[in-house]
Amino acid sequence: MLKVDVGHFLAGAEEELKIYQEPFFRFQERLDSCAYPFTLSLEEGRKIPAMEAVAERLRSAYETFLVLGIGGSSLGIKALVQFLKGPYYNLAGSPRLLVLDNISPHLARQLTDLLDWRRTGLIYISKSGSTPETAANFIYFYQVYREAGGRPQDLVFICDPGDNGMNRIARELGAEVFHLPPPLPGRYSVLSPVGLFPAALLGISGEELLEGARRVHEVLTAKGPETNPLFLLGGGICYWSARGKNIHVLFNYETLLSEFGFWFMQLWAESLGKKLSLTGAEVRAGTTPLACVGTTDQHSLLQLFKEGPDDKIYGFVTIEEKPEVVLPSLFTTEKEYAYFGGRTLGEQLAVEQLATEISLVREGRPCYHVALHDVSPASLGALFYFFEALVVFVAECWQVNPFDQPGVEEGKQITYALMGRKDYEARRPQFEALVEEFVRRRRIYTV
Ligand SMILES: O=P(O)(O)OC[C@H]1O[C@](O)(CO)[C@@H](O)[C@@H]1O
Repeated sequence: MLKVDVGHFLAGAEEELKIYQEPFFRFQERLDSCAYPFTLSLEEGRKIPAMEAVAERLRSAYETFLVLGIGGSSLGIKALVQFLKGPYYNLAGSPRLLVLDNISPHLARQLTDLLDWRRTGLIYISKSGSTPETAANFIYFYQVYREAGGRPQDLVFICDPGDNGMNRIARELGAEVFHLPPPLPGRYSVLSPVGLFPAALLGISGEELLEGARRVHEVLTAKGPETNPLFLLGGGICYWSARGKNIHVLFNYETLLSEFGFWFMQLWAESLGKKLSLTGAEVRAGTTPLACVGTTDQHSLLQLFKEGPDDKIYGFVTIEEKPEVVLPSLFTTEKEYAYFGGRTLGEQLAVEQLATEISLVREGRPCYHVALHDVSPASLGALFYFFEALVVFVAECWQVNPFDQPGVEEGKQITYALMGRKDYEARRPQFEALVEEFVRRRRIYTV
């Protein structure tokens, strides 16, 4: 399903990985007993028939669906749709699926004007049910939807089953609701209704997505460290991070994977970037993820990768099976064009990826390579699950909690207070003073 090459990543460091065996055995035991929350995804298949029934009903009523979510409630969906349907799907695909994952007055206005709201459905996704960006987008677009005659019972809400405003509103409106398992953190939720419902809308098999994940799960729990790709890659990542490689570049060699790169960045950053260890010691753990796309970013970032600071590791993600797109023999008297005749775009992509990897390896840069077999739900499910497991194993090695995100809380609280949320009223003066002080210390020069 996935082939993981670590030959040029470990480059003789295998012996040094022994110190990661103990966390690996701990990880494997927990994985095997499904003690980690991300393994809950493997059970989400039982919700698929209900999701498919709702998807079928809504498909006949709406030509476009607007998904509102952010972070873990949008990135996986974008990765999934782009990988399996392509970035141009909405030009001719039916139904169309749009994702709005930011506060943007410009886009809100444009979408209001552009879409035929009598034929646009709304999908509201938020694990916590309280994220302010998505809540604001929902109330704005709900009003637009309602004014165009949209039926409340056609709205789809996807959230935690707990006691939150989203569930209460869903009940009040009679909307369709799908729940995530409570312990499943948002950034690990793509293989739950968060990703599986939009997949169902587009006719993508949720079962196949999960099948890919299950196969990876089986291999990761069965293989010993000497041949386990997760141990070798995760251990290698820890080895290099201890030697100052603080940036984790993921070079996806296919535009179909560019959104996957953004999904990976959130997963890596929020899960591993931690001030405190599990015992409360200050560790400032983490490496900075940077997703890029080959060949595009060979013409943007590669210069830095090859000749700039030696502070990075490089992961290449490729797809083995490609459609055969043969280049015709044209302009054969021109040397810059003649050599293309009869070659394929797939060949060129593979050669350029190889050339880039070799050139980095020759510079002494640690490179690993993950090859997917094909563009299929099973391959994508495998890829999602493999990277989720990788992050959790690295967290075991670093002894940090990969399932929380305390660092984003302060900004949220300031936002709630300044936007006038009732239960933050008491803290408002404190935050207003903070803002005042911040503004006072600004030094602005006009050009
Ligand atoms: O799905 P929710 O609860 O709206 O959260 C969106 C995102 O906000 C965060 O909680 C903080 O950035 C992420 O972990 C999460 O994916």
